[in-house]
Amino acid sequence: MTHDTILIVDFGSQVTQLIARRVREAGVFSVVAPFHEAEAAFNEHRPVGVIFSGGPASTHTEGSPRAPQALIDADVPKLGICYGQMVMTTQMGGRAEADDHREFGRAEVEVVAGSPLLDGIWAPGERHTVWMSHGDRVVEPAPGFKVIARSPGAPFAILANESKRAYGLMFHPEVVHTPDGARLIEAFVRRIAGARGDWTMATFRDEAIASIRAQVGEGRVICGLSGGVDSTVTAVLLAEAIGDRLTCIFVDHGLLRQNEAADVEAMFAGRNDVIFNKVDAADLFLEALDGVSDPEAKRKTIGRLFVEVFEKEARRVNGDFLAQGTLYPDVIESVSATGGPSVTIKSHHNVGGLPERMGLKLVEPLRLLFKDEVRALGRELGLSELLVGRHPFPGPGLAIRHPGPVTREGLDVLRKADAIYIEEIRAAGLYNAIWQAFAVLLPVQTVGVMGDARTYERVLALRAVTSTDGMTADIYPFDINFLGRVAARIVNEVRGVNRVVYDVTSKPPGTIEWE
Ligand SMILES: Nc1ncnc2c1ncn2[C@@H]1O[C@H](COP(=O)(O)OP(=O)(O)OP(=O)(O)O)[C@@H](O)[C@H]1O
Ligand SMILES: O=c1[nH]c(=O)c2[nH+]cn([C@@H]3O[C@H](COP(=O)(O)O)[C@@H](O)[C@H]3O)c2[nH]1
Ligand SMILES: NC(=O)CC[C@H](N)C(=O)O
Ligand SMILES: [Mg+2]
Repeated sequence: MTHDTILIVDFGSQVTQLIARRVREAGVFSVVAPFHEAEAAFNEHRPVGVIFSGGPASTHTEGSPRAPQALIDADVPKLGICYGQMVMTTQMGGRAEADDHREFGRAEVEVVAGSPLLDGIWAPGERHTVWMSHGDRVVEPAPGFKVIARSPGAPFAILANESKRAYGLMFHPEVVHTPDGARLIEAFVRRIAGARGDWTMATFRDEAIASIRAQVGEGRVICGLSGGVDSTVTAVLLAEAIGDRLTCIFVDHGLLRQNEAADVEAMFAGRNDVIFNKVDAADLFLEALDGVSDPEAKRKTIGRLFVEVFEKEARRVNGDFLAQGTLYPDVIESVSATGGPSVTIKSHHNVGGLPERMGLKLVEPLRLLFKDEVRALGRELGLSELLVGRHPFPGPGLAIRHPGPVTREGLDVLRKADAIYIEEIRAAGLYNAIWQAFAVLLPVQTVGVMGDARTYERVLALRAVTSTDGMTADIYPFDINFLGRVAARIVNEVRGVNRVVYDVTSKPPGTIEWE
């Protein structure tokens, strides 16, 4: 099936894939290509519009990335975002520079002229909230461009050349913190570029199944199945595509939550479309993690052992592919998604944590999706709301919620405390309002008094966040009485903890997990 396509040229922004998902939300298919492969992608896909992403570089620095000149010259609608605006400006004859008026976070733009891009969204004279993240700015627009909006830090917050259907935005319309951003992107792809809205989750499902069949051929696939949303959706999709040539492997690495192994087993006992195998590998993982405290070292150890287990299972069933429920945020935080120049935040076990040499070929049908899109796909595949709504749980499990070297005793304490916390969240009817909630056992002891006796025990931190895609997150604003109740239960019922604290850090600057 051919779709009207939008090409997104990636200059290494952390949020490039958010542009892709906004385009998908507008019902339009998109392709992301790193800037150095953009010309080939342009020739292959014949897009009806091109979007240039932001990025960490500065156009005035020598050797900084440029768009292929053929794309700049092509008679196709263009939208440049932040670095993308500055690249377009520079390559079309204007100039951008570093400036003292840096803007990070919320800013206000004032619309000073009308434009087909803004019709029905923003009118001249209005002021609107946007999200900025720049240290450089356009100082001289390219010939033929006029100013549509300005902000205190960016006199050229929106530039337009209507006859060329070319637009440059200093702010980021793709993030949720620009409230009208999704509508601006929709206006660009549908109205300016004229793309048909023919992309839906149902078409994604059919195309994903077709591409799995094309990739795997007559081969056999091992699927790492955690019982989480991503791998369950992956497994069901694969089962539809290749039937009994799929074997699912659930690894009990000793870092799971209370009752998790039994629950996951029970969940799959009732399905006859997937072959389910559980591997007990707690000793293997816990011995390898003995004494390891560096977060990246933990992640890499766990990623390597997962693959060892998968390779062994693959030999058993004669498989040559490994399927994982890898999502876009796992990819972007580990390495740049498309070979572009973004930076590593942490090595997700299933991406940056993979060993360099691996005998199995990866099948990752969800690699470019965000969690809420995967949930929509799960519903499309008929999965229950209970499963689709589960909080994410990271592959490295409790190891990254236990700063310092993990110990079996520490894991037991953490399991008990976490179970109480989640039980209270469910009882209060808050589970679905929260993106993810969990406990973290700190390697810190503090003094307490219990039953008139002195205690010197561990501190437990509680975390709960709201988010839509895991890329940014806010703290969940619990009622203080709720937190007090949970803390009292944990200190009373879990031996080894005498103090409970609540983590009030958003992402950024924090991350959701502590390691
Ligand atoms: N215990 C496990 N056994 C087998 N595979 C696992 C396990 N934990 C994680 N994986 C693999 O790593 C991938 C990434 O883990 P991740 O936690 O991001 O996804 P998930 O567990 O499927 O979903 P969720 O994010 O909702 O927890 C999984 O999709 C799965 O392929
Ligand atoms: O499968 C996974 N393997 C990992 O190595 C990993 N690290 C973080 N996460 C989950 O990703 C989301 C974003 O987490 P951070 O803000 O901590 O990066 C949150 O939902 C985290 O739980 C992981 N999931
Ligand atoms: N978000 C961006 O694209 C940033 C562009 C450029 N690196 C700057 O700091 O101005
Ligand atoms: Mg998981």
